[in-house]
Amino acid sequence: MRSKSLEKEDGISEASIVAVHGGALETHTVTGLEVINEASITAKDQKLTSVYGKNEFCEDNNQKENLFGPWMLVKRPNRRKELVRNNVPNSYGHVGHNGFNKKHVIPVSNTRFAALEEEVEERNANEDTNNETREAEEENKSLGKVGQVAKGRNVAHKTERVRNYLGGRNPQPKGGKPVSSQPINKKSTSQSPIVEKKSGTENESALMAAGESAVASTSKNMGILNSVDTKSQDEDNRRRMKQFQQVHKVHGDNFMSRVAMPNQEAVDFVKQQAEIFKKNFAIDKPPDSKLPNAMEICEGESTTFDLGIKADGDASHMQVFDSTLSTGPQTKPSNQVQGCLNQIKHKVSNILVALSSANVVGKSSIVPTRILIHWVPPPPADKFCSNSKTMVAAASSSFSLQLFNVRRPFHSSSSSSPSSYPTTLTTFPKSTSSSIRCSAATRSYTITLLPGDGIGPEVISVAKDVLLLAGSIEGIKYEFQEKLLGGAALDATGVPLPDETLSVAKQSDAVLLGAIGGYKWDKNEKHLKPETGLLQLRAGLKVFANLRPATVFPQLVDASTLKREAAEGVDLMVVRELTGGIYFGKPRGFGTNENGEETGYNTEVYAAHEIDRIARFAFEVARKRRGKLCSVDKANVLEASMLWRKRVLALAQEYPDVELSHMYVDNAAMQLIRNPKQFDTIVTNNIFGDILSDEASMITGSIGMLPSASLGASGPGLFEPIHGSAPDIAGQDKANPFATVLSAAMLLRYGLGEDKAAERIEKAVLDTLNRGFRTADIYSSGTKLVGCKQVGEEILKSVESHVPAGAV
Ligand SMILES: NC(=O)c1ccc[n+]([C@@H]2O[C@H](COP(=O)([O-])OP(=O)(O)OC[C@H]3O[C@@H](n4cnc5c(N)ncnc54)[C@H](O)[C@@H]3O)[C@@H](O)[C@H]2O)c1
Ligand SMILES: CC(C)[C@H](C(=O)O)[C@@H](O)C(=O)O
Repeated sequence: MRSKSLEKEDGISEASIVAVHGGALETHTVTGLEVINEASITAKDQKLTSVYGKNEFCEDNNQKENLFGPWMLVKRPNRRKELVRNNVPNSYGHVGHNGFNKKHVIPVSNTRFAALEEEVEERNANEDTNNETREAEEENKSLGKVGQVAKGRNVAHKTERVRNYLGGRNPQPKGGKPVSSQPINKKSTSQSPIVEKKSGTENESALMAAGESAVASTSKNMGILNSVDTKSQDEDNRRRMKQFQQVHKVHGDNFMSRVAMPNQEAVDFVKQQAEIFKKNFAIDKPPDSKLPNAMEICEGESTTFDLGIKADGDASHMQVFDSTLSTGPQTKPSNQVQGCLNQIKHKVSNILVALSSANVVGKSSIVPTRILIHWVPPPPADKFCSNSKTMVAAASSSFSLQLFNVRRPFHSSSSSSPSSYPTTLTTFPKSTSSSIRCSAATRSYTITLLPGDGIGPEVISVAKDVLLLAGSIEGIKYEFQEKLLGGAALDATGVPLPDETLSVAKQSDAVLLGAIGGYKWDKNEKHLKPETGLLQLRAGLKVFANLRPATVFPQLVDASTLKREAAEGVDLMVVRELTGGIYFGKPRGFGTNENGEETGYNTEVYAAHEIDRIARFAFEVARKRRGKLCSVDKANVLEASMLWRKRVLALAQEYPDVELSHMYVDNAAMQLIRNPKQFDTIVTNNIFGDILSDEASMITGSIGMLPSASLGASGPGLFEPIHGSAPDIAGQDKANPFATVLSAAMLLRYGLGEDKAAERIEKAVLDTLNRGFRTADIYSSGTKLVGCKQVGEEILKSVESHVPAGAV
């Protein structure tokens, strides 16, 4: 619960701060750890021992202030002993504010439990002693004998041990300020030697003292992890403290004094964000349709976003405008951070939809909302436990999120300037606050993103968000590298495939491409066409096998141009040869014939090994599908096709379990429309595959539904929708992003072997379709017509909502 004093502290006097805990947001746990709720933890039969001292656990939830420290040992009958992590620190850097609402549970062995219990006992004893020391100090002070220990114990020694235990920080008595680690006979004006050394002004000193307090608090929270190697932990804490103070000093924001320990990743991220913000947004810029919001970035490990929320009085038209979360050219938060931000964004959307349906948001209003994100650094995993599950848990970090309703941008140059936002919302009906946890990624991949031209960037933006979210849930970390290809590259560099793009793509784990091409470059010479860049990329990556699945989703049967009975149940795979044939054959070019007439010519040529490798690939694919392979050629006319058929036939000996058939391409084109269900796997050359897959796409409802994966013998795969840059609809938010999102799923499945994340995305696509969301190309009556962005939003919601298996 936030109080008025916070309003003052935040310097946002006009804000009505309404964040409390509970409410519409829920803790989102992506660590895969069990989250237990309050009811289960407060059951009478439990024995709970606070790590941080006696009497700090309280079964009565109303006495939350008695709770302290995020880690507790929990012993319950018939269950493994557990180490329970309480929720993240609140915005004051304190812990336990959330009570026992949300916890993460780490099972611990009996031995570990016993060891921890011992540590707890020791800590309690130390804390007792420490309290006694303070009492003695107080007593002595009042007697005018500062520094003398009244009770004659080896207090200094014990205090030092506790101090070490808390990672070099001073023990912090519950609800009080940290006790100085200075010799108690030395008079001090400050609680912290570091503050004393660094502080310049009184104000700064106060800020740093507060910072010290926050850090001490955080150290204490992590104290259980610090006991193993106090020396290195001390150093680590000194480094962090210094970092904290630097950030703190630079910005002098007392807001910062209340946040937890900074983390380099978070610091870098917010600094980057601040730069982008400064560059792209005038702080006082009045809201307009494109940039309705201002945002504030606190440089440090706490980040604040001001979102402009435009509501049309109808939940379905609610939009969250957030410049922060969009992917500007320089916006490169770490992928983990980005993944969390995406989650936050969607949580926020949910709240707003809830508010809207509660009729709180008036018609056509823009409600600026402040989002405060605390990034809580992970505890040092190596100090913790060695089994991998626990490591993941220990390495998990947290975001806490709080929503504030504000009346004006936070950093307007004049704090007394009138609000530039029309605000219809003064109080939220329900409190809204939450924390979002993201697991520290366990697997990390480098992905080259090539948005390209036309609708390419629109669909890639959606797919990237989906990848991030599914990845963050499944413990996958990405490093995205966005590069130029096609027309965009031509404009910027004069070539359609810059060397840098190819070299970065080659070095990455997978490449995700939007689309290239457009009217602007149509008349360019061959080597300066966007399409040439794409072909060079495919050749450069040696991705000879192009998988193009055409599946009619039950939800889209009515969007198919074929009759229901023809379209329903179609599920075929085109395996297209991608780096040979007429696309690359030589000779090629323009010339003049014997009559002096202009000619253009190409060569359809395949070497035996090129046919063999794609045929093998296709046999393997067919084997994993329904065991039927149809080889499509033009062997009645073309020599290249004659060789094709011969080689495929020869290879069939190796695959007796696969039923092989051959079909001329003209017939295949017709059969695809007549009875597509006869096909399981089709293997064909480059040009026939291009044409047939476009044709097959219409059976599924739209070319906007077909993904593809291009794979080579080694190296990264290339994943792209089969559609082009659709210049006719580019920039209008009309593009269907499903094909690209499904390409991202193929990237995970075939490129990275991340089946779980892939499945999550595939199910999310189906779920989104089930919920009726359609772009114009697949719209049919009774469904909801939305744009590219909203489809993306809906897919994200589905990704997040853990669509259960078999639900779609
Ligand atoms: N892989 C690629 O990058 C690729 C593939 C095909 C075409 N192209 C290039 O794209 C440009 C346009 O080619 P085109 O018009 O022949 O083919 P196209 O696939 O771009 O468009 C064909 C039609 O389908 C629609 N369409 C395509 N994708 C859509 C989507 N995701 N959502 C909704 N509708 C969609 C378009 O609006 C258009 O009406 C050309 O320069 C071409 O060379 C690139
Ligand atoms: C744009 C063009 C080079 C490309 C192709 O012909 O392969 C496209 O049609 C595709 O299917 O990806």
